[in-house]
Amino acid sequence: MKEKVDSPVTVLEDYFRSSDSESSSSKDPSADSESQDFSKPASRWHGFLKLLRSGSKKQMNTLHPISVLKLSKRMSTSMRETILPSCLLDATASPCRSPWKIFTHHEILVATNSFSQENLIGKGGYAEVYKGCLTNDQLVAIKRLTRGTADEIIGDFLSELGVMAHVNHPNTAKLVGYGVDGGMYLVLELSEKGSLASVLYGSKQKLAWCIRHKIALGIAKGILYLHEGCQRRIIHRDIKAANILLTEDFEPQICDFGLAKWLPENWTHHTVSKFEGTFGYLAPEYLLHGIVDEKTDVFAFGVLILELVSGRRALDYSQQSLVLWAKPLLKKNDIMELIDPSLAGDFDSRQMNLMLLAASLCIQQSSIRRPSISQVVQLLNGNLSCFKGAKKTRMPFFRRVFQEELLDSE
Ligand SMILES: Nc1ncnc2c1ncn2[C@@H]1O[C@H](COP(=O)(O)OP(=O)(O)OP(=O)(O)O)[C@@H](O)[C@H]1O
Repeated sequence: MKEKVDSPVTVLEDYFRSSDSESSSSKDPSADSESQDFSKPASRWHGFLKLLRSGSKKQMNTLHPISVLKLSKRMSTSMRETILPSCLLDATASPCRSPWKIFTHHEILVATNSFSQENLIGKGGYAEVYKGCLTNDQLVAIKRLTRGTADEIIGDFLSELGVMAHVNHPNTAKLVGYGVDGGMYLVLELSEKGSLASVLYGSKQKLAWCIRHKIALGIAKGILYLHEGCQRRIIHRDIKAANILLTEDFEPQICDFGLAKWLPENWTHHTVSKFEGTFGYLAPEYLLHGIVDEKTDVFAFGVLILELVSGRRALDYSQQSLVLWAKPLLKKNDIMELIDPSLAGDFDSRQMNLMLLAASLCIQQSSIRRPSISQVVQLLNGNLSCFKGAKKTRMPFFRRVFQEELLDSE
């Protein structure tokens, strides 16, 4: 077990601890004239912010590879590879432009109409999200980090930026740019439909079954990419309906990487001492012992499937847990009781069986018994070959679906 995680924040902390003396002895007079606490030299992120900000001071549209090179030269190879997104590292090799725009405070204010209340589209525990319109008419979502001291906000910002700049998949949210003046801002492509939570619970128009199935499969593919497909092993740690954005054609995109952790290849898991996440989605081993690994996300994904099937919240207004409500029904094979009545029986029963099978495997108490997300993707696609062992289970629902599926495939 390891206590210290290989994350953008800890890596940067180490880096700036060693370079703090240097930055405070050569005090930048312009830093004090910047807005509020974010630019104070005392901040342990001062050097890094100076570097990020220098791009905008030189009126560059994007983070210039030379700035990245200046930073990366002072890092060890492992630090450099951990903190810097691969595209920036590539940018240091060839002088191409990085794809993110650096926004000035003025540009952020203009885009959001000075953070007007009518542009407020989301509020979480860490941030407020505003709709914005850029000068080229592109619609964006501007996430303004708000929780904690200036130092904590900058740490959270760098951590999320580090992960967002690293991921690139149709089922993950898209970063347009960022701003570090007058606050910490992440600028994302706007999802006009909003989050899955708002569509599932806040809209009168009910989601058709085929869309629910498409959303489940898309989220599973997005998690598969984070766990196995991108350069580093990323555990999202906060998979939930409010953190799934929907594109115009209901393609789901995983967002909010504020709690995401990077796990080195050779670690079985990571242990956290600070409890973060969302009740209703938390795996038992995380809740009890702070253990984080891929199965943390698999459990939360199981809860999401139950939400899509039942139309019920992970934790309802009386704090009743969806998992605790659904488990006995799955055990009794009482499937009709689980299904959202608003579907009025209009669903593909094979897909329904597969979704419920996936949910019941993902929400198992024991993390070892939960499938990997790649197995879940196979299952949702109707391929049960990797689950042969599970047919011996005592759960009648499992047995019935396995028998039906095996007969089908034979
Ligand atoms: N790109 C986007 N397009 C549209 N809406 C968005 C976008 N990004 C975020 N939102 C909305 O803002 C809400 C809050 O965003 P986000 O989850 O990133 O904030 P947070 O403070 O980190 O949340 P949490 O408390 O869950 O950690 C989302 O649930 C969603 O409704």
